[in-house]
Amino acid sequence: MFLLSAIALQLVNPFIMRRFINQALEGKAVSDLYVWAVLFMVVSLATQGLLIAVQYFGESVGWGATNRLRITLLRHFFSLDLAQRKKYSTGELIERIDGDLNALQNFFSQFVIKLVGNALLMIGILVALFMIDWRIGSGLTIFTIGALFMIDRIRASAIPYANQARQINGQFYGFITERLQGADEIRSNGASRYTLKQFIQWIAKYYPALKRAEIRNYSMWMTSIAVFTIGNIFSLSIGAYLYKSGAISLGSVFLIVQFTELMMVPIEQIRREMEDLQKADASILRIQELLAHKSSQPSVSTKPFPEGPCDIVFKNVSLYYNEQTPALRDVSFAVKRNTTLAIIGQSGSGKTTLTNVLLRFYLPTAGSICINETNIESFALQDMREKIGIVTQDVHLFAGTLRENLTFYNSSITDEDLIETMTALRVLPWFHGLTNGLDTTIEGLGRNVSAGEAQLIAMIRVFLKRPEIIVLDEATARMDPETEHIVKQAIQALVSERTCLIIAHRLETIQHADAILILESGKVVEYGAFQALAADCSSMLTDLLQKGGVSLENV
Ligand SMILES: Nc1ncnc2c1ncn2[C@@H]1O[C@H](COP(=O)(O)OP(=O)(O)OP(=O)(O)O)[C@@H](O)[C@H]1O
Repeated sequence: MFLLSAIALQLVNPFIMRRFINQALEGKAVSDLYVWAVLFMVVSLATQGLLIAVQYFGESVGWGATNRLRITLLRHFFSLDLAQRKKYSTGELIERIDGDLNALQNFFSQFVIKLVGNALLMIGILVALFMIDWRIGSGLTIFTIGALFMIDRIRASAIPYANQARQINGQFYGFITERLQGADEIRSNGASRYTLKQFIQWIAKYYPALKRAEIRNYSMWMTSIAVFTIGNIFSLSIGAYLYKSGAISLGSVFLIVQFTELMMVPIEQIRREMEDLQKADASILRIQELLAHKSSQPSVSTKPFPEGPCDIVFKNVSLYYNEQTPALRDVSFAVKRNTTLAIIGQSGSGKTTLTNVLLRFYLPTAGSICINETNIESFALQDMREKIGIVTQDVHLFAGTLRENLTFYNSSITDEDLIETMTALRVLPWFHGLTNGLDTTIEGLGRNVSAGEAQLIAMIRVFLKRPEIIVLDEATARMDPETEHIVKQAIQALVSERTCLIIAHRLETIQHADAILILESGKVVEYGAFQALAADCSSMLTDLLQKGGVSLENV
């Protein structure tokens, strides 16, 4: 409605101007001319008002549609397996979830309105020109078709360059995000110069691609200007000719020029819409690609996770991340309810992989994992992850207060719950040392928090869920003696009366474990009760305990 009214008013205004010019030339009274001038201004203002309304509704439709898609995409992304999620860098994901959707939003909000609106405006102008004089009408019709054809040809030649620039843009941002996230490691390992060199190489690749795309864009713009200038020359010449021959009035010449000018708007807008259509097309393809990844988790997983103590049994479990080497080979062991299994092994031996398969971040390539005699693949995933608490070394903290980082914005968890949990975990001495208590500010990515403190926060988070099983990867980072003592106490509280798997990095943790499992290149090389292995002088564990202070990574 608004759109049709705006188009009609845009067509009406040049006629008002023609009347004004003709009456002025006829020497009509100034008061008459005022009426037409005021009418002209009112129509102009009304047109702008209507165009703003059209834009507003278009944007609302666009935002509504793309926001729903943004939510769907993010939800879908969270539902994917770890392996699928790892395929994308943070930068690439931002580009997909936000950048591509911005392109789509533009398309949704503007495309139909602008394309239909401008096509109607174009037809209206041509009809009006035919009404003035058939020669003008047919001349400008041919011109318009030619102009659209030419602009489209140039646009088509610019497409590959635009796509290439966009692709490099995504990769470039992926590179920057990754390097910024790892800035501390880069600096501490003296890799700043190398990273800077890589950055320069990226710029050297990005700049020419962007330049090529921009030159094509610019040539498209230049062509439009040239076409419009030719159009103006054409309409002025033909208008002058018809005026001289007495076929039309001077007002009509003005009308023709006005309409030719007005005609440039739909030609230009249609060109832009075609460009948006092409961008939207590429964005839809990329979004489809993301949505096409499906979680490999079985869809029949609906069994509720068992309440109460849990027994875990791994039976001949193997896992291949890729076809070449298995990360786990034929791993079998059992963890009895309310006992702790310490997992030891060199870096890369498969310790994290073992915990990943227990949490179903990856499904085993062969073998089975059962909890209370039920294959874990039968459990409802959400329920299962609620009941298995995991504390990794890579604790993710968000910018906010300590309270927000502990509760994850769950307002049903009260401060009393938090204090009670911290008391049970015996971490109150650490908590009392914080000047602002639960309101203590945590900086993004936990920049102002030590590794030990981050693990404490992760343990409190996990303990709040009162899980049946705990998976813990002990922190390897050096801690001050006081924090270390608190962390040790917290671990003991966390594991007591629960089934636990601990990737152990301290001898003390091993000594508290009920059973020990030593991994080497994905294979179990020693497994048994702590007491029995410690009493066996030929066991690897005895050797390890005898070496005392030896780092467990070097077992
Ligand atoms: N997502 C992955 N894709 C491919 N290979 C992987 C992946 N994650 C781990 N690996 C490989 O699997 C093997 C076992 O890795 P894993 O992280 O389980 O070892 P780890 O014992 O936990 O090591 P660390 O003590 O250093 O954490 C390694 O060779 C590693 O390179």
